[in-house]
Amino acid sequence: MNSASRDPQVVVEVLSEALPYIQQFSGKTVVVKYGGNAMTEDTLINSFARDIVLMKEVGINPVVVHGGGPQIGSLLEKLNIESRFVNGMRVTDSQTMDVVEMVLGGLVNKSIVNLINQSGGKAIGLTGKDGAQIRARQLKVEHQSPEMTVPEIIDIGHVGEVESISTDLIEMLAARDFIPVIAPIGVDGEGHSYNINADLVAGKLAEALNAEKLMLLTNVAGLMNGEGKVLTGLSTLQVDALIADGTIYGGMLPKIRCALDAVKNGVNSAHIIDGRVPHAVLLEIFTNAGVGTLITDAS
Ligand SMILES: Nc1ncnc2c1ncn2[C@@H]1O[C@H](COP(=O)(O)OP(=O)(O)O)[C@@H](O)[C@H]1O
Ligand SMILES: CC(=O)N[C@@H](CCC(=O)OP(=O)(O)O)C(=O)O
Repeated sequence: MNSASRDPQVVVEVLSEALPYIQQFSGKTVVVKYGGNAMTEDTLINSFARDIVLMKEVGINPVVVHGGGPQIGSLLEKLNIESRFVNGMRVTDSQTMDVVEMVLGGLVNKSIVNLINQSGGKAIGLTGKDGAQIRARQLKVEHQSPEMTVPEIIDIGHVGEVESISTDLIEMLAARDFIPVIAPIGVDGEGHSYNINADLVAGKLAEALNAEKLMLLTNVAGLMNGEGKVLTGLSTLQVDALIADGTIYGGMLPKIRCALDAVKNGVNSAHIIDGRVPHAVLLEIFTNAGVGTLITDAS
C-alpha cells in the first residue's frame, strides 16, 4: 500500500501513539546489531537504514554493529577456502582473517554506511581497529562432543573476544549527530587483527555505552523452542538447559549469551528480533507489538 492510499486519520493516530516511546527513549543510546543473515533483500536493508535515520531524527542515538557471516562465506567459497565453525564461531586462519577484514571492514560496512547516508543520515563506518577502540584477545573455545567426558580447549585461530572497549570515538561521533557503524574486528596490543562474532561486539559495546537497549536482528522470529514457538523472558538457568539439550545451537549461542550478559551488566533490555520483517527496528521501539524474544535482568 502506498502512502496516498492510507487513511490519513490512521496515519496521524500511529504517529501520535509513538509519542510516549519517543519521549521515553530520546537522548538514550540503542545498539542495533544487524546480522548478515537478515541482510538478504535490498528492500529490507533499505527499510533498516530508514529506521536508523528516523531514530536519530527523533533524538535517539543509534549505534549499528553489523555481521556479515554469509557474505564472508560466499567470498571464501569463490576463493575455494572452506568455512568451518565451532560453537557458532568461524575457524579463522591468517588467509581467512584477510577475507574477514576485506568483507566486514570493506564491502559490508561501506554498503550499510552508504544506505544510511542515502536515507538522509550521516553514517561513519569504523572497525574496532580505528582509534584502537576494540581491544581484543584470542578466544579459547571449549568444545565437548557427546563421547567426551571432559571438554577440550580448541585453538580456532584469529578469533577474538572483547578485552576492553574505548567509547570515546563513538561518543564523539554521536554527539556531532553522526551514526557510527561498527564492523566486528578487534586488535591486540601488538596490532594483530581478530575476527570477533558481531553479537559479542554488540553486547559489550551496549554495556560500555550504558545503552538503553540492545537489539539483535537476525533471520528467525526470535529464540525458539523445539516446536518453533518463540520464547521470551528466559532465565540464565533455562537458557543453560536449552543449550544442554541442543535446542539452542550454532549462531544462536553467542546471541543469547551476550543478551544475558548485557542485561546483567546494566543494559535495560535486550531483544532478539526478526530482521526479515520490514521496519523491525521501528516495530520494536515505537509500538507494543513485541516482536521476538525480550530479555531483561528480571528474566
Ligand atoms: N533455539 C533457536 N532458536 C532460533 N534460532 C536458532 C536456535 N538455535 C539455533 N538457531 C540458529 O541460529 C541462527 C541465527 O544465528 P546466525 O546464523 O549467526 O544469524 P545472524 O547472522 O543474524 O547473527 C538461526 O538462523 C538458526 O539457524
Ligand atoms: C568469529 C566469528 O564467527 N566471526 C563472524 C563475524 C561476522 C558475524 O558475526 O556475522 P553474523 O552476525 O552475520 O553471523 C564470522 O566470521 O562469520
